Amino acid sequence: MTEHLGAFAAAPRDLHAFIAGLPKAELHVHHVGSASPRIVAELAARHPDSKVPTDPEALVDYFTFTDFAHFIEVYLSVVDLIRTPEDVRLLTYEVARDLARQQVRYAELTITPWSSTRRNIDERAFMDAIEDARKAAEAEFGTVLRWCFDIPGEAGLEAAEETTRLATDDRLRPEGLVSFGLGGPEIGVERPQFKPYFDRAIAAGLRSVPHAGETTGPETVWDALTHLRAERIGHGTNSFQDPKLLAHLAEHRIPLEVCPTSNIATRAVRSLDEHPIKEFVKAGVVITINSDDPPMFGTDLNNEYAVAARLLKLDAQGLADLAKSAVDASFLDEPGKAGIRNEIDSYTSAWLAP
Ligand SMILES: Nc1ncnc2c1ncn2[C@@H]1O[C@H](CCC(=O)c2cccc(C(=O)O)c2)[C@@H](O)[C@H]1O
Ligand SMILES: [Zn+2]
Repeated sequence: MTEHLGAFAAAPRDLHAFIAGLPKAELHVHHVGSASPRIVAELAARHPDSKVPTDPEALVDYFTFTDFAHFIEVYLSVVDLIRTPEDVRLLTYEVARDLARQQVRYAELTITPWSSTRRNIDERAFMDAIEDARKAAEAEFGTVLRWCFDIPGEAGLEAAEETTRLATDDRLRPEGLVSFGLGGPEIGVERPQFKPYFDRAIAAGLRSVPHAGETTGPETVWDALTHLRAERIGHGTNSFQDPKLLAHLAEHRIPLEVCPTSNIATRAVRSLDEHPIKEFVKAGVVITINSDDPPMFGTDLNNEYAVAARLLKLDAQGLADLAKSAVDASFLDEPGKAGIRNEIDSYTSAWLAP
C-alpha cells in the first residue's frame, strides 16, 4: 500500500464511486452496534419501556457521545432492546443486508452472546437465530458472515466463563464461529486475567482477536499479544506511543483493525487529522479498515475507506490494496480469500482501464 502514498490522482467524487463498488471484507464490526436507525427505532417501538428514541432522526442526538463510558451506556440501552430470538434473527439478517449493499463480500461480526443469554434468551435459540440469518444472508445477498464471540470484559470472569462455554461446547458452538474477542472498557479491566479463557478458546480452534489499546496505552496491546496470543488487534490505536511495539507488530505481521471514525465518536482520538493511522503505515504495520458500530458513529465501511483515502492519500489502486489487506488478514479459507482478491483485481483493472 505504501507505494501509493502521495498518488492521490482521482477526483474525490470518482474515488467515492470506486469505493462504493469495490468488493470488501469487514473484520471489526459489532452485531448490536450495526443495528440501523430503522431497526433500532422498530425495536424501540416494540418495547415502549425503553428510553431509546423511536424516531430515527432523534437517534442522531442519542448517538452523540461525551466519552467512551457514555458510548457503552447508550450501547447497552440498545442491547436491552434485543429480547427474543426473532429480534436476534432480524437484527443479524438486516446487518447482512446493509453490508451487502456496500459490496461487503465477507464480514466477521463480533457478537456478545452473554448479553443475550443473561437477558433470558435461550442459548440454543440464540445460536439457531444467528445461524439461520447467516445462511439466509449468504444465499440471498452472497455475503459470507462469520462470528467472533467476545467477552464483555467489564462484566467480569463470570461473563468470561459463560462466553467461553458458549464458544467451545460442541453441542452449542455455531458453525460460523471463527474467533474469540474481548471488548468493552479497558480501564481497570486487565487483559491477563482472561488468559485461561483465551487458552481454552484457542485450544478449541478459535482465533484470538481482543480489543486493546483503544482507550488505554500500548501496555494493553503488549498484554493482548503476550497473554491472550492475539493474532489481530481490535483498534490498537495507542500503539503509536511505543516504537518497539510498532516494530513488533510490523515484524510479526499482526494486523491492526483500525476504525477511524469510531475513535473520534468515542473521543478516544481528538480528530481524524490526529489519528495515528499514518504512523502505523510508516512503521510498516499491516492495517485493515473497519467500521466498528457504524450507525452509532454515523458512518459505514465505505465512508471509512474514504477517510483512509484522505488520511493516507490513496488512489484507487491504494484502496484496492487496502481492501486486499483485509481479505489477507481475515479468517476466511484460502479459496474464499482467492475469490475476493480476484474480484477486487478485476474490478480495479476495469475501473483503471482507459
Ligand atoms: N468500540 C468498542 N470498543 C469496545 N467494545 C465495544 C465497542 N463497540 C461495541 N463494543 C461492545 O461493547 C460490549 C460491552 C458490554 C459490556 O461491557 C457490558 C458490561 C456489563 C453488562 C453488560 C450487559 O450486556 O448486560 C455488558 C463489548 O462486549 C463489545 O462487543
Ligand atoms: Zn470494537
